[in-house]
Amino acid sequence: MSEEPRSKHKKLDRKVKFAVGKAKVSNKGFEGIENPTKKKENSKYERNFSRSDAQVNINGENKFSRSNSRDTKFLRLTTEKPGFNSKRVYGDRDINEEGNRNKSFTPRKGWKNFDDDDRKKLYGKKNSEREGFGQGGNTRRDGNGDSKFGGRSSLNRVEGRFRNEEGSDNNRIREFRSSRGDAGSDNSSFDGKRSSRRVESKFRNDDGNDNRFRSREKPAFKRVAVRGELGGRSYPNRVEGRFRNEEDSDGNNREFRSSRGDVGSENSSFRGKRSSGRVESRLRNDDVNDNKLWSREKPTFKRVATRAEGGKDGFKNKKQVIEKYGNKQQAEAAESLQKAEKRFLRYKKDKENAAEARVVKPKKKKMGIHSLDISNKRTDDSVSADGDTVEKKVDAQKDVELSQNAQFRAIQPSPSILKFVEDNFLGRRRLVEFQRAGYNIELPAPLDNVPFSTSTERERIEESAFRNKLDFFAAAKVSSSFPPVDLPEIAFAGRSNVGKSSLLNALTRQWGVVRTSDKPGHTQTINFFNLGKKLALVDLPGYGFAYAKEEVKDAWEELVQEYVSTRVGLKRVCLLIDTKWGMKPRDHELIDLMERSETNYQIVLTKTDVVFPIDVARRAMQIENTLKANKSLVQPVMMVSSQTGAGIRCLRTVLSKLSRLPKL
Ligand SMILES: Nc1nc2c(ncn2[C@@H]2O[C@H](COP(=O)(O)OP(=O)(O)OP(=O)(O)O)[C@@H](O)[C@H]2O)c(=O)[nH]1
Ligand SMILES: [Mg+2]
Repeated sequence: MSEEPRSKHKKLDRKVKFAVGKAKVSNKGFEGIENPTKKKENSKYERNFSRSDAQVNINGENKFSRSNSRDTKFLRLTTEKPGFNSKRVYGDRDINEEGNRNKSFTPRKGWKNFDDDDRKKLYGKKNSEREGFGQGGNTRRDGNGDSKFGGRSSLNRVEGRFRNEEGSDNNRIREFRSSRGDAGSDNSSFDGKRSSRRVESKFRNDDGNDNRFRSREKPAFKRVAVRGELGGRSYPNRVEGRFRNEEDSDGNNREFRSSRGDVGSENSSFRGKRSSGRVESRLRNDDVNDNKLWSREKPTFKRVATRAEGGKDGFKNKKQVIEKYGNKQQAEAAESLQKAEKRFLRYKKDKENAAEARVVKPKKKKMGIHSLDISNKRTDDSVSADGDTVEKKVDAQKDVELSQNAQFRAIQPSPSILKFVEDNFLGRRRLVEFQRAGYNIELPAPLDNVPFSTSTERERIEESAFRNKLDFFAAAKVSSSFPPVDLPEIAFAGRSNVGKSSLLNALTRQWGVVRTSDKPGHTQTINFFNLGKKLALVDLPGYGFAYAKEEVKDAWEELVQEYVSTRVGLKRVCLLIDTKWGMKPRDHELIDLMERSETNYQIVLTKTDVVFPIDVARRAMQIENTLKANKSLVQPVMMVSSQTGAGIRCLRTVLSKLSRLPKL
């Protein structure tokens, strides 16, 4: 490494690199340039990027030339050869003796300046003398025609020109550089191209003399085709398409390179190709002179057959598939059939295996005793220790459940209970039974009526207390907000969703006064209702399972317990039990509390309509047996259904005895 500072070296390098001439370097370092030459004026770089200068050199190095002279554009066109890599320069248009342009478009090797004399030959005038011209290259050029393409924009450029020549409307020259998403011409040609490198499209249509259309995009304006134009695929290299109309016929002489999936022309030619390298297809159809169709593929092009074409089946081309299957649909159908057959075989095999597995019992783990193990364990060789214990646990649980059910079924209800159940049509019954018994099944809770009543309406409630209007007068969340004791109170307690609120409505036949819900935990406060001046009915929040937080549920339970154990005016607590489920530990807790506080309570079985009549009787018998030693329990166990109205009248009769006696 040298001792020179690094920065100095850098400076030196730059100087030597960019100075034109011979660098003078001595031991001291850089000392200047010998015979410095002047920078060439009008260098190649400058010339090629000159916007005003349309000159292009012979070697076709004018790739980036952006001349603003529209005349030169028409006459000299740089484009790519079909081979894509080399450049080709088209020469001037031939001018015939009459001063008109020839139809043909001859590429020339040489280059000729198109000067004012040529213009005069072509148009009869110099540019400066012509109307609408010579006002600067980048001005809007839409002043002349009917269609306007909106001049230029910097990035995506749309340029259109209509030029009337020789007084004829049809003879016009167009240059259209289309931006993304627009269609190139009126001829319904899909001219969109898409390429990661470069997009180029040309349209040339010589009708007679000079109806031409060319579209060209330079690298600066990468045109990306919309999906609708080219099937929305991108290709790593490039897609190129050309329409070229020569001769007199429309839509002939076409060259079209399309990407996969698009339709080439009105001639319904479809030559989509797919390749990782490049996509190329051409259709050329000259009606008059030469009707040629050719396609060319580069060696890199490797076409992969699609599934439907039989690529997976090993067919080399579509022809082979069609030979075998007739057509594409048949090929697809055959493939799917094959798949279905395979699936079916697999399914059959699985089924057989499953059947075998069922027959052959799983091998049981054998446990041996270690020779040094002195513990006095008994091991069962046939059953694993873990599995054994689990199985035994499950069995034990089942035994308990079974025994509970068996015990329940073994209950023999007393004749009085059975008679009560039968007389009140308790339990699940068919409507026809109610009809036969003389009840009007069109009424809600039909059993809460007098049988064989001649009135179309319901008979009035026998107990006067329950004929009063049910009025809500207080709700308490805490014990301090309990209303003063004024009337004898009957409270309805029980688990959530057991049917407390429904029973209040059913007893008073005032459906809708107390709100009910099928969602457990609906009633959340102690609600006080009075029935005239005779009785107060209290709806308590349920305990046990409810859609509420644990702490909230605990608070309700505490409130209920406080009310039940401390309320002075409380004459009776109707403890509601779901007939289907029977008594639960929480119910026993409350019973114990009421026993301790000497609160009178009566068991009321609810929802009797969901179980068989015999089970209603069994449940009543079971509860009577369980609680027969309890002192505060009021007999008998009541059985009701708010839905059918069964047992409601009896309950009314029982409860009405608690109402305040009329003052003498
Ligand atoms: N089949 C049938 N369903 C009933 C009966 N009584 C009440 N239900 C239904 O049981 C559900 C609960 O009724 P509620 O009266 O709201 O029960 P609750 O005890 O007040 O419930 P909480 O207020 O949450 O404690 C409702 O969907 C009622 O329709 C009955 O006798 N038979
Ligand atoms: Mg309720």
